[in-house]
Amino acid sequence: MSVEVKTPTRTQFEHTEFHCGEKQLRSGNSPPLRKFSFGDNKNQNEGKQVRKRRFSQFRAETNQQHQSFGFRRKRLKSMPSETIVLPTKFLLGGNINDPLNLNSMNDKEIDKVLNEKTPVSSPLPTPLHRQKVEVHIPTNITDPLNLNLDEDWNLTKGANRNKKKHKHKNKKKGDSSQNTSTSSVMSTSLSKEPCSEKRKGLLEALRIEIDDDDIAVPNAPETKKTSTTSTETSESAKTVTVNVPNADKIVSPVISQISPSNPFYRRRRRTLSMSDARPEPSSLVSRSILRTSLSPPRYSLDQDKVTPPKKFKRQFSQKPAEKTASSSTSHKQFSKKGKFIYGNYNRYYGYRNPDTADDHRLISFKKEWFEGKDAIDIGCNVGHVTLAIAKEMHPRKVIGIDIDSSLIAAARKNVRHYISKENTGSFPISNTLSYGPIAAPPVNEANSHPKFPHNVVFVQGNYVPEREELLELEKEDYDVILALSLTKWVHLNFGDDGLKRMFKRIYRQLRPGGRLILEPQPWSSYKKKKKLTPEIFETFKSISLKPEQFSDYLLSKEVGFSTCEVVDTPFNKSKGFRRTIQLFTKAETAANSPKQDDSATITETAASAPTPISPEQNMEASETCAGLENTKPNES
Ligand SMILES: C[S@@+](CC[C@H](N)C(=O)[O-])C[C@H]1O[C@@H](n2cnc3c(N)ncnc32)[C@H](O)[C@@H]1O
Repeated sequence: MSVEVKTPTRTQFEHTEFHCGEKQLRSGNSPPLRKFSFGDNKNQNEGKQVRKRRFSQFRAETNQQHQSFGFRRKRLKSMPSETIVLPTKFLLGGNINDPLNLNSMNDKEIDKVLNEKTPVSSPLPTPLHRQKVEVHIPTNITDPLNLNLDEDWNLTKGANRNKKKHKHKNKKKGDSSQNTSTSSVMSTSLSKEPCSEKRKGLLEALRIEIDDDDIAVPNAPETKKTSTTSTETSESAKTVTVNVPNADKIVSPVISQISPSNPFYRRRRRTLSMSDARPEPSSLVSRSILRTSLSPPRYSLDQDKVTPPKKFKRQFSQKPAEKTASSSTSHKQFSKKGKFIYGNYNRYYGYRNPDTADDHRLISFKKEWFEGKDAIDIGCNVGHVTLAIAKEMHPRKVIGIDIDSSLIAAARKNVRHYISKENTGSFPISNTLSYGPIAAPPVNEANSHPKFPHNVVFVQGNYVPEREELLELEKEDYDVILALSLTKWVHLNFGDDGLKRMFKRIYRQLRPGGRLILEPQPWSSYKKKKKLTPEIFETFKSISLKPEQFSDYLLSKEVGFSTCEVVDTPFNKSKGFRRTIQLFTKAETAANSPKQDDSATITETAASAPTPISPEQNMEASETCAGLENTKPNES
């Protein structure tokens, strides 16, 4: 093999020609060549090793000035310079001049002949669906990523808005310009608008996103046609047709892209366009973050220390229609939505007793009130107090009842945790960690004195009877009834009547000598919750039986308790939770029918109550019970 090279200007080659045996590649105006063979070194560095230089055919053909040929390849010592075997067989109809048969693409006929038979080694035939290749031409060839779109959009949308109606009126059949709405026509010519206009333009573009007119695009075939970009060339100006919503997808990723065909979302978008009109992208982002932060916290079981955020209250008060009187199903739904209109906070103990599992109210309770007795804890929430009583006070049975089913579910889980704790000796802790707490066994009715945790059960229900007549059905089932931080919620939701029915039910469910442990919230704390919902506000306004009157009412003929005493005002870190606990006692000989004679009952009470008090003391106690407004309330 020999190589002909024009004598280079000193160290550079101007032109090179390869003699590849069969064909000589040479540019038309090549200068005279000087021929020499490998082994000759006319270039430079005489006496040094012979070097082979290689140039691409392309470069040789374009007669390019190769100035950077400083690199050199090492000669392969073992390679003989004279024998290079060239390929003779080519696939796909190629030959030595056109190994890949690219020329066949120029001529259909040749292509047909050459590719009549698919060679075994050829790639699989192109699948039918892939044979048509859609070429998307960028809207603006000088700005394919639409970075300068503010200027364009501003122009386009500004013009479109004014022209739109006019265009529709003049719509003619067969007019090609009508294949696209005016809003989708955009001039490619970049305007030289002042910088302040840029922002305006971007805002305008964003407005398109939430505008109904633009969403109502799906006039199927025509829109489809515009969805792939097409170019229309006219004599005077070049216009590019763009489907607007598609373009918006790129512009404002913050706004979710919702199917325009769904009327619900169309409505939603309309709302957006009214309220969030022309937001800046940055404000959109922050707003979306805000929305995320407003979403309710995840449900937690027990020891969470987070106060329910106040912003929820505002959310809740937006949907008063959901509240219905006393159907437990509807209550269930209400609380499910995370609304705390019943004081059904799922993190109640987290903020009532932060940093501690101790509830100081328990210290005020006497073991003898519960030991071997049947008790019910109304509004038990997730069951902390109920479980503590069940464990520490050794009742025969204690029932926790709450209107909120999710709280009851949590309370039940808490029982299991107690069981797990109890059984850590017999079961490895890893069992609980891996599989959760073991299931709570049912309360064994046959066993008259089951031990904790078999003595506690949780049920979901609204304790407030729907009607007065239902009270007749009540039986004396309990020795102790707890109503802790409950009265306000019953009062605000069911009014004076509901609260009175609850008091009467409590009395009727107590056995003679039975006790009501009451922790009412003072009136001032009602005021903080009065606007939780419009219904609550209405009920609040109608309340005439104030908390300081509860004891009088409970001791009155209408209910029938014989005694009332202030037990304690347990300490709490938060002053608002320092509430007075009262103890009401049902006379030993009392029947469920209302009292007939006050004085007789007082005497009976004085004789038979576990902590006997004289009629005078009883009156004192009543007065003390009544003077509750002095305590400073808070929270729930
Ligand atoms: C503020 S929390 C008090 C929790 C618990 N008694 C304590 O003091 O630790 C009030 C509880 O009463 C429940 N509740 C409100 N109205 C109720 C009703 N009508 N029947 C049963 N539970 C009710 C709520 O779901 C909530 O768990």
